[in-house]
Amino acid sequence: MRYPNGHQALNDVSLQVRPGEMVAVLGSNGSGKSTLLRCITRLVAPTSGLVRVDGQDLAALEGAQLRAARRGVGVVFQSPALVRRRSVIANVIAGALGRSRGLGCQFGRLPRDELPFAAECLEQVGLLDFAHRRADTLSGGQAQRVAVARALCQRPVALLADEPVASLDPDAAVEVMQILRRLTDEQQLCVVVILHQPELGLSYADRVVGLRAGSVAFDSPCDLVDEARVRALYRSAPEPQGVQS
Ligand SMILES: Nc1ncnc2c1ncn2[C@@H]1O[C@H](COP(=O)(O)OP(=O)(O)OP(=O)(O)O)[C@@H](O)[C@H]1O
Repeated sequence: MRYPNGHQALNDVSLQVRPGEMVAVLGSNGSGKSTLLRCITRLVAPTSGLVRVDGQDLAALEGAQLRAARRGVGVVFQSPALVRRRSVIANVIAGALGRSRGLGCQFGRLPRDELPFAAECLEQVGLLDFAHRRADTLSGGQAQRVAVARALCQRPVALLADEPVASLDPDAAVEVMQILRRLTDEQQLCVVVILHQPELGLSYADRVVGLRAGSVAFDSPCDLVDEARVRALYRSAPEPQGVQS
């Protein structure tokens, strides 16, 4: 991925995430983590390469075809970005809007036939009892769980999370990571989570991918991860040599 100003943010990055697998992406500020996520979700168009989701190359699609394919990828950002004055359940149903074609939906009305599924998604994150609360009455951790439910309401095959726990206290962060882990296992989702806390990645993910200056420094199952290599991601010194990932 080369940005229009000429900056090459990703170089020769290749990774594969299988259904039921959670991959944590680690790397220092500016190493390219968010760019990778933006490429996978096609928020930016990669300048070369493939982004294959469920067999379809998102990098090659445009317009309506791209919008349809993108529905397969749910995204959670650091900020839950809920509509504060709306109910929790209304925020979750918003995740289903891409599937709904009615004229009303195009003008912001929510698809009521998605209500039962939205309630199921809310149950998945343990917040069904909060369905009718206004979104702005939630704690940061609860709001982030609602953002996960909204992404699930899209019925994605893959879930991408860009620093989903960066603004949360340690307990709330663990809760969100546990939910992501359970969804990975129970719904066989492909999950990619960008983290600034290596220990959370190592505790909950199956694999850790370390990015350094836009390239993959290592891609290793968590139980084989070399902690020196993880530490080296956050130093300006070159990668340690001769260490197996
Ligand atoms: N729109 C853009 N145009 C040009 N360069 C960009 C753009 N967005 C990001 N970059 C550059 O690409 C590199 C990677 O940025 P990116 O945001 O992907 O890093 P990151 O690993 O997510 O960082 P952080 O941990 O700080 O969020 C950085 O050098 C950044 O300045």
